[in-house]
Formats: sequence, structure tokens, C-alpha cells
Amino acid sequence: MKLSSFSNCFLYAMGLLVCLPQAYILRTQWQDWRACTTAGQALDRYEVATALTDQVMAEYEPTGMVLVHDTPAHRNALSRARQTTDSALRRLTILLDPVQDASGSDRLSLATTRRALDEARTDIDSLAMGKEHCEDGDTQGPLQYFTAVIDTLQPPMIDQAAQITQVTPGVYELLTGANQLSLISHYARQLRMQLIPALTTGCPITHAETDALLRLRGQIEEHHKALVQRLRPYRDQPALEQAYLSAETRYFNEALSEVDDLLISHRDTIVDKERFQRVYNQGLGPLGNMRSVMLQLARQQIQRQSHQALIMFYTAVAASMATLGLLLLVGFFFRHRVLNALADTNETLKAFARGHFNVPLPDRHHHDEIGETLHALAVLRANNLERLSLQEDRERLISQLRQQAETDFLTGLANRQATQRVGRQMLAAARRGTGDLSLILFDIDNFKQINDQYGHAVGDQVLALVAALCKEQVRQSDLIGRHGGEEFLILSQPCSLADATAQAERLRAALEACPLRLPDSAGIPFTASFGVATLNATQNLDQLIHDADSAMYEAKKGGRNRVCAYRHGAGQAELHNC
Ligand SMILES: Nc1nc2c(ncn2[C@@H]2O[C@H](COP(=O)(O)OP(=O)(O)OP(=O)(O)O)[C@@H](O)[C@H]2O)c(=O)[nH]1
Repeated sequence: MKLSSFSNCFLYAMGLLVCLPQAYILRTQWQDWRACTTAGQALDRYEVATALTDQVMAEYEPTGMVLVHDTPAHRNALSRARQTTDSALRRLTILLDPVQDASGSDRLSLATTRRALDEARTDIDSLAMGKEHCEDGDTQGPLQYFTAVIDTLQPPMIDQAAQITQVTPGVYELLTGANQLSLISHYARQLRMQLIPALTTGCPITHAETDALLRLRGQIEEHHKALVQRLRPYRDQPALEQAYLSAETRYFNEALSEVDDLLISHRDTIVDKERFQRVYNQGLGPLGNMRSVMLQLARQQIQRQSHQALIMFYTAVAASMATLGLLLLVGFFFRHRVLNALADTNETLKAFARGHFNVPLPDRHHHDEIGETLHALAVLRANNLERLSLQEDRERLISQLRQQAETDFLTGLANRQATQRVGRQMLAAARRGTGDLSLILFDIDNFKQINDQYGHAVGDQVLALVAALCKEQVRQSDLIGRHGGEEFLILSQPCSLADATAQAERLRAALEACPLRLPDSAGIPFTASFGVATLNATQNLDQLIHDADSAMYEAKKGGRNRVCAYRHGAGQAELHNC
């Protein structure tokens, strides 16, 4: 497995290992925040349900007034109170509608409330019609009806409270306390409703009313004690402490003292009705205020938790992004600094292995292990390039030396040694069937006389001129060599005897027609005698030269400045142009 594939797999695996738990954490934090939002909405519904409870309780007094004095004014007050209650009930129904659970218990419960309310109102209306004042039990029936209505509101409130405490358990005591305050308000208002006949018309308090007062007084005390217990953990909250002290003073001390005085003295009338009404009514307000403060504290706690959940969510998002970014950075770093560097180094090494030391080295200057390897490669490359350069110089020198060793200094033609070496190669090629090999051997006629007459320097110039004329006359592939002093040879391949003879004739004519031109002379004419031979199946180079030499000898003998060809089997060289 290649390192690059391995690193890709490793990075993908790491990405999954990092992403999956982080996705889980993100999901959890998001759900926590959503739950807090849902708890806040549940608290909204809880408050509306509480307000509805208050509104139902607000009907107690106008109901009591209508039962005592069925006047149009009291009827109007009752009608307004009922309208407000209906509107609060509708509002709660709308709020609860989108959050119905599978059982639809909240909706059913509100339908029951609606029914109980309608029944209570019907019964109260029929009770109010044509009745006499101060009848015993006037207020007992309506109170039972209202109690039934209040009871139907408990299930939706408990459901909402359960939803809230499931998310924010810390608000349990506050919600329970608020519910107890609702019940205390309920009993407190019932207690006052019991006294409406006595307060408004001066009717004597009946035994039944006294019993109801005692029962309600006991229930208020019972819930009051429980409320004090629940409030203990929150006494350090200034707003709640203040609301609590106000409720304690105004209702539990002052208002209930009025009731206790009435009960303890066993009187059937209230001495100072105005004072009783004022003190008792002023005591009811702090109860509602205290409950509002408790619900406000619960809301603040939910908001704090929601805020914390949101911060945790954003922190998780930031941590996820940072981790992923870090992973990508590590991947990029590893790919760039390690994998790519290794791949480049690998390519360079492969090129070196093929002997290509001229390839450019990867452009990396990091001080790490790969950087050190590349530095070593740079040294290796420089050493090898130097070695190759020296090798090239040496080969060039050898080539020059070889060329010098095989070149005739005077004419620039191949010397005898080179002629022998190249001649053997051409002979081998001819043996492989690449065509006939012919040899032209020629010697300048009476050259001694030229030397003697004009000097050796001029003789040398004649030799050089002969070489130049030869180069003009023969093919590039032919070999021209200086065989000896004033003797030259030409090896042609492929070339038949007839073609070689014709070529020798052209060369002879060219030499004859080109005397050596000297500045102070009219020209020094010279000629040459040529012998031509063609290689047969069994000959070696020396034998071929020997045949050409025989023919050249015949040309000399025949009077010079002529071409003689050697034919095998003829017994002697056959003269041509003689
Ligand atoms: N200038 C000069 N002369 C050379 C060179 N090599 C050989 N010779 C001369 O060439 C002459 C050859 O003379 P010979 O062998 O007698 O032949 P020839 O005078 O050409 O007469 P034939 O060959 O019979 O026509 C000698 O005088 C050599 O000194 C050379 O490199 N330069």
C-alpha cells in the first residue's frame, strides 16, 4: 500500500472518528437548547393557565353579589367577569393546540373546564332567579361549582409543569409553590365569598358558613406551611423575599387575623364591615404578586439554562470546527511536507538511477529529515555531474587524441593506421552483403623532381592540394587516406570495379587539370598514376591493397598519369586508359 493511500485512509478514518462524536455532541447540545425553548413555551402556557385560574376566581365576588343582590349592575359586573374568563380560556386553548400529545389530554381537560364552567354558570343563574336574601346555603352550591372548574385546570397545569421540570428540575419547588399560592388564593377568595351576605346585607353568618370558613381556614393554613417549606431554598432571592414578607404581613397575618377574630368570638355578624373588606382585599394582592415573582424566577432559571445550552452549542460548534480545521491542517501539512516531498524525492532518485543527474532538485528548504535527504541528494547530484563532466572531458580528449593519431598532419586525411582500421570495418560490411568494396590507390608521378626543383615545402603544398581535390571528387561515405609519402588510397562502398575505375579517371583528370598555383609562378603541374581493384570473396584488406598496388605499378610502367584496373582471374592487372 502506498504511503499516500495509507495517509488518505488514515485521514478519512480520523475524520470519521472526530466527526461522529462531535456530531453526537452537537446534536445533544442542540436538543438541550431546543428543550429549554420548549420549557419556556410550557411556562408561557402554565402562566396563562394560572391567569385563567385567577380569572375563574375573579368570578366569585360578582357571583356572590348577584346571589345576594340580583341587580342589573351586579349582573353587568358578572357578565364582564365571565367574558374575561372566556377570553382567557380561548387563549389557553389556542396555546395548547399545537402541542397536543398523542392522548390529547390537555385539549380534553380544557373541554372539561369549558363544560364545568358552563354548568356552574347555568346552576348559578338558576339559583339567582327568584330567590330570597340570606337563605342558608346560598353560597355553598356556587362554591362547589367553581371548585369543580378549578379542579379541571389542574391536569393541564401539571402537564406543563412536568414538561418544564423535565428540562429544568431546579424550578420544581418554584412551580409547586406557585401552584400552592394559586390554591391559597382559591381558598382565600372562597372564604371571602362565604362572607358576602354578611358583609353586604348584614345577614347573620349561618352554621354552614361557619363550618365552611373553618374548613377553608384550615386548608389555607395547611398550604401556607407547605409554602414556607418550599420557599426556604429561595430566601436569598431579594425580590421573592420581599414578596413573601408582604404576603405574610398583609394576608397571613392581617387579613387572616380578621377572620380568626370572627371565628374565635363566635359572632354571627361582622362588626366593622368596611375595615374587614379593606384589610382582607388588601391581603389578596400580595398573594398574586408573590406567585408572579416565583414564576418570574422560574422563567429566569429556564432562560439561564437556555443561555448556557446555547453557549454550549456554540462552543461545541466552535470546537468541532477547530478540530476539523486542525485535522485538515495536519492533513495538508503531512501531504505537503511529507508525502509530496517524499514523492518528489522518489522521482529524483529514480531519475538518478537512470543516470539523469541533470533533473532539477525539489525546491524545499525545510530543516527536517526530508530536507536533509534532499541536501544529500544535491551533493550526490553535484558529485555525479562533476564526474560526468570529467568523463566527457576525458572522452573528448581521447577522441581528439584518437583523431590526431589517425589523421595525417599535412593533408588532414586518415593516416595509414586509420585507413587500416576503417578499411577493415568497410570490408566487414561488404562481407555482410552491403555492396562491392573497391579500392583506388594512386601515387603522384615524379614527385621527387618537384621536391628537388621547388623544395619540400612546395612538395607539401602539392600533397595538400591533392588531398583537397580528392575530397571534392569522392562521396562523403568514401574513405580517403594517405597510404605513404606521396601515395593515397580511396575506399568506396558500395562501388563496382567499373564505377571505381571511372571515379579514378575523373580524379586523375582533375589532378592533371589543377596545377599548384604559387604567387610568383605560372603553376606547377603534376599528375598521378592510379591502380583500381575490387574485393573478391576470399581477400583481406592487405590483399586488396596489393591488387590495387599491382595495377598502379602497371600504370607507372605504362607511362604514368593513367588508370589501371586489376581483374581477378586475368593473371595480371588489366590496364585501362593506358
Ligand atoms: N615534400 C615531401 N616529399 C616527400 C614526402 N614524403 C615523401 N616525399 C618524397 O617523395 C619522393 C618519392 O620519390 P620516389 O619514390 O623516387 O618516386 P617518384 O619520384 O615520385 O617517381 P615515381 O614514383 O616513380 O613516379 C621522395 O623524394 C620523398 O622524399 C613528404 O611528406 N613531403
